[in-house]
Amino acid sequence: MDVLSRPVIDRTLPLLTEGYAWLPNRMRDSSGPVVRTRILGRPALALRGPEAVRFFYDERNVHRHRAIPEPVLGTLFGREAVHNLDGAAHRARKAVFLPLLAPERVAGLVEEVTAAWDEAVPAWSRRCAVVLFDEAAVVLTRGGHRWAGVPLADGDAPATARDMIAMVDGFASAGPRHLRARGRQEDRLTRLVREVRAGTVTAPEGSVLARVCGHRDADGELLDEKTAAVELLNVVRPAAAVAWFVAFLAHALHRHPEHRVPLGDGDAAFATVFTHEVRRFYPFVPFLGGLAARDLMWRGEWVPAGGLVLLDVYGQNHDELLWGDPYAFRPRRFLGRPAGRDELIPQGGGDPATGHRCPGEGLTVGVLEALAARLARMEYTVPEQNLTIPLHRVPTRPRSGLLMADVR
Ligand code: HEM
Repeated sequence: MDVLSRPVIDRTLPLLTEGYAWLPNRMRDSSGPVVRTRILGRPALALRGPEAVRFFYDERNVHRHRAIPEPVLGTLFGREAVHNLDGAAHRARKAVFLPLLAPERVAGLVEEVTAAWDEAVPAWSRRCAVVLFDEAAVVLTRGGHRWAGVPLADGDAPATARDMIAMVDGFASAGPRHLRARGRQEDRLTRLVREVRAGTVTAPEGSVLARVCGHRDADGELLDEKTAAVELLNVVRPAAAVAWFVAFLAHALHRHPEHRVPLGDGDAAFATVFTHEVRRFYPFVPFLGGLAARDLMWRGEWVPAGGLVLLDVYGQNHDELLWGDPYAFRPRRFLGRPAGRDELIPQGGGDPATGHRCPGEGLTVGVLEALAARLARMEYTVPEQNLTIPLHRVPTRPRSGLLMADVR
């Protein structure tokens, strides 16, 4: 019998109904931090823990090409995206991003996003109430575009933000709304790439736009217009997606108001650990997937070449062995005990320079630190609303989107 059709029961349905809890539930029933299962018609091996991270990010073990299911590739990343490449092709494409998203670029994005935030707040205070998630998406879309050098008329920011959010929101359940959003944004950015190359639009020197338009891939050729547009989108879309964490910041401040004081006082070390705890505690990426490059054995469990290998991101960020009392929100757990590279993995593990780990992690942390301080200083009330965060929905967020009233 073909190994890919061995009779292990397919678990795609429980995955869809249990969401973030699916792998942690299976891990609880297993003897070690490893589970053999079957999803999407393939055998799968799910792992977690720092050693598992190193195993997962070793290209001799796990490949990405053709690993991401079509609905996710089609709506979230784009078929031509860096996420879907391996080996030399991946390293050449990743070279576009690394200098653009490096530590010295963080301040520039923080400046643009906080400026967009400060411009937006007076309008929030003129309304009875605002949904923070929606407003943060507009702020991050404006700030992200300005920083990347991608033109965006002020009046177009709300509709563009809705498209950015729809692409991320549809990653597990792509439908026409999500596909139309991607189509619109890819068309807009494809036209922009054409205009920059034709010299009718000027890309600011050193900007993300200039670099992506001028980048040559492993074959020495310029990226075709569509691929360049997809990679531009792979910067401005995740910048908008930081809105999920902004809603979680406000949720954490509402549940634990004692953290307002150090944040509002500008305690930089506390802002960093608060941000880490928000990214650890709240659910965003459930797991990451790749394909076994050869027959693989991990902790006594086996998966054949071509089977799925899943890294249990949410489970690892809530692993009792790593964090102790993992379901308690305690930012100070990171004070004096910085998180190891392969321990805290809300944006992937390993080395972003050589593997697929998110190259935007430093930017995300920088923006969240700055916005956490602004939220802590802002005056607002949190009216009666549904603040539950359903774990079966991927990606999830507080049901109300975090309604804030009387903003000052
Ligand atoms: C909400 C905040 C963010 C989250 C949760 C997030 C999460 C992730 C994850 C899980 C990956 C894949 C890791 C892997 O496959 O091993 C990734 C990759 C990536 N992220 Fe982020 N990210 C965020 C923000 C950003 C930002 C702000 C940028 C850029 C401005 C960015 C750019 C990228 C790129 C280009 C990749 C592809 C890397 C590759 O395949 O080599 N991300 N991100």
